[in-house]
Amino acid sequence: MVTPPDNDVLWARALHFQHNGSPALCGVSLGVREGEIFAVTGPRGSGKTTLLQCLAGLLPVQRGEVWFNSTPVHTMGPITRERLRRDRFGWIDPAPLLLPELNAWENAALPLMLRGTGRRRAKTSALEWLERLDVGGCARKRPYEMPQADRQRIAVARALASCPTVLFADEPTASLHRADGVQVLRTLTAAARSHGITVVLATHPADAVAVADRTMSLLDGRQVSTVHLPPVPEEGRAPCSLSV
Ligand SMILES: Nc1ncnc2c1ncn2[C@@H]1O[C@H](COP(=O)(O)OP(=O)(O)OP(=O)(O)O)[C@@H](O)[C@H]1O
Repeated sequence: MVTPPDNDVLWARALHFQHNGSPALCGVSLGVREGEIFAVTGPRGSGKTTLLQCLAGLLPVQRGEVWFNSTPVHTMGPITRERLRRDRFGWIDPAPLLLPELNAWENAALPLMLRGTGRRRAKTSALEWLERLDVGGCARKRPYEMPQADRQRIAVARALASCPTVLFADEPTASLHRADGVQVLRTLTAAARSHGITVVLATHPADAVAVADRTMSLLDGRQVSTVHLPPVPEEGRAPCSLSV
């Protein structure tokens, strides 16, 4: 077995995945470096979600390898993968999946509490992240009382509050209007950069150009090219009015 390079926080080799016999990934390989924002683009059905789910341990790898920090994920059982996801990974869905029984800060604090952080500390951290994402005023509101854009900001705060090593964001702006989407994406990536969080982001090519360090494109489950973007000057990257 070949071991991954030391500076790759995530590394996958020859990944194959089929949903009920229909191929979704056909031999995808990649390496994501620590602190990098790595974008995966491709048309609908190209395999972006399946790739992120395999990398995050949500789907068991059927063929190929996934390594996280030199630890093989592809050989882990479901309980070990679940622990890895809880302790080291964050996840953002295309639409905000919040627990309707909990208010905004409780939703944002949940991953921290699942990791064993005390309620008071988890609440403080959650409230800080809600402020950074401009939804501090919604802290005591239930999801149904908030517009979609604010709910998605809560979901982003929830993913960032536990400072994951890797944040997987699956088309996090898909359910938002363009202006809201741009703001949420910029805030997310600026916060990840300032906290050294590695991001694997499924998104549109235009957003990838705006925020990512590298982009990989998929078509019908196959890697079609890897685009190395030129360095973006600091003042040109992800302008963000928030103190993230
Ligand atoms: N649960 C499932 N059962 C059966 N087929 C699935 C399932 N999930 C995905 N697929 C199929 O696998 C392929 C890859 O889907 P995937 O959702 O990974 O692509 P995607 O690029 O994320 O698409 P989208 O942008 O629409 O979310 C598609 O052909 C899709 O129809």
